[in-house]
Amino acid sequence: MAAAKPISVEVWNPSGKYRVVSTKSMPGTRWIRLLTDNDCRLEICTDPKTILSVDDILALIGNRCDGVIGQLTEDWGEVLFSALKRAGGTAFSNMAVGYNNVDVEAANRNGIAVGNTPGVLTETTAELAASLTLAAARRIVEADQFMRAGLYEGWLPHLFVGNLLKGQTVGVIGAGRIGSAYARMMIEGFKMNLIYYDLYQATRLEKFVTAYGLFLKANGEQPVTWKRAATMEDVLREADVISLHPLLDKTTYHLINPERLAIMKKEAVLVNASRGPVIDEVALVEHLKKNPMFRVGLDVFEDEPYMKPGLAECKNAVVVPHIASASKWTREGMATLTALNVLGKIKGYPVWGNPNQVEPFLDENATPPPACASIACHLQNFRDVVGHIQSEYVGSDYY
Ligand SMILES: NC(=O)C1=CN([C@@H]2O[C@H](COP(=O)(O)OP(=O)(O)OC[C@H]3O[C@@H](n4cnc5c(N)ncnc54)[C@H](O)[C@@H]3O)[C@@H](O)[C@H]2O)C=CC1
Ligand SMILES: O=C(O)C(=O)CO
Repeated sequence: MAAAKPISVEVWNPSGKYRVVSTKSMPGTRWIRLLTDNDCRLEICTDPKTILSVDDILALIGNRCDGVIGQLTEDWGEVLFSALKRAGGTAFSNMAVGYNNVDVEAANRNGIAVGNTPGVLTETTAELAASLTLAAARRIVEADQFMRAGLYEGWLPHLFVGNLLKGQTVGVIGAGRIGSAYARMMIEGFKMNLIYYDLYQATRLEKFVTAYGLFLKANGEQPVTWKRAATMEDVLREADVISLHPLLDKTTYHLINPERLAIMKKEAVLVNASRGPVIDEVALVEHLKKNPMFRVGLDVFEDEPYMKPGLAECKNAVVVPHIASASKWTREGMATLTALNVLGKIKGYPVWGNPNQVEPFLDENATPPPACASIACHLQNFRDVVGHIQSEYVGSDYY
């Protein structure tokens, strides 16, 4: 095999015993300090390419590498995991909670633990989903463009009329950490009723809505209500706003398809801050064109970084470039968790007991616990990755 082309890196602590590679520079400096203070030589790729190819990453892994911090845009499969194994590596961490870009079986075959970053991005991502909901419902982007184009001539009764959220029904598909946080924001913030669909019962979320409903009633206001739907179709039929928060796997690929779009309300708002392929984007573009009152807010796209033809021209779509987890605190925390996942595995630390409670790892003023913060897949502790890794925490009672 031809030697892989060299790729530029920035080196920290050159004499460190363990070689850790990060395929990207990440926000903050704590993650760098945690690695270098623990005898790691850290190499951060400085190649300006946005998405590294498998060959680029092979060059970074080289002949000796203990662990890699990678990105959700990279294709982590047999080629990379076997190369990492040959280089003496045991640890990989995705800088993301979702790891549909990772072939966990290949990682497992090669004895590589796979880490991810749950919890630290829950509220940040839910807040962006809420922002997209408001932007779509109240036509913020269209109105902004109208202003900037100098078209505003004065207040008019029909100008940019949108949807009121109060008293309407919010539908959540995938009521896990982020879905539940989003639901609470919409219920508490806008007094919406909830209908949700998940494989598991979101008991805590249900209790929250019940208690909030009682509070409203006691104060002479209309109480909010909740319903766990038996089918996804029930959510699509009943909800005025629908936000998608499942992981991407075979069961959620093209979960929103032409048949399901057809049963949604003509004036519904659909939000996706999960993964692009959860929606059949070609079908969505058709639906948006035929139904101008139907609006979407999208953070993710089927063929990122591209949009399907026609989407950019749809005025009833608000589109942002996969920024749902992009708050400073969250991105720095994600960097910390990925570094601690890799470091923990290199040091032989046990897996942290609860990947939904990662706060002890994020305290800047304390030494992190001697544990791998969140290991999604591990040879000796292969949790049910396909059927959902955090199966000990089912019931979606994260939030
Ligand atoms: N746009 C962005 O920047 C971000 C996107 N994400 C995406 O959001 C996803 C969810 O993250 P978390 O809430 O932390 O994960 P989570 O694991 O807490 O929640 C996922 C939920 O989806 C449910 N689910 C799985 N299959 C389903 C199905 N077929 N139908 C209905 N529900 C199903 C699960 O039971 C679980 O409750 C991630 O996997 C990731 O892909 C996460 C963070 C940021
Ligand atoms: O964490 C994830 O899954 C993302 O999409 C980026 O935050």
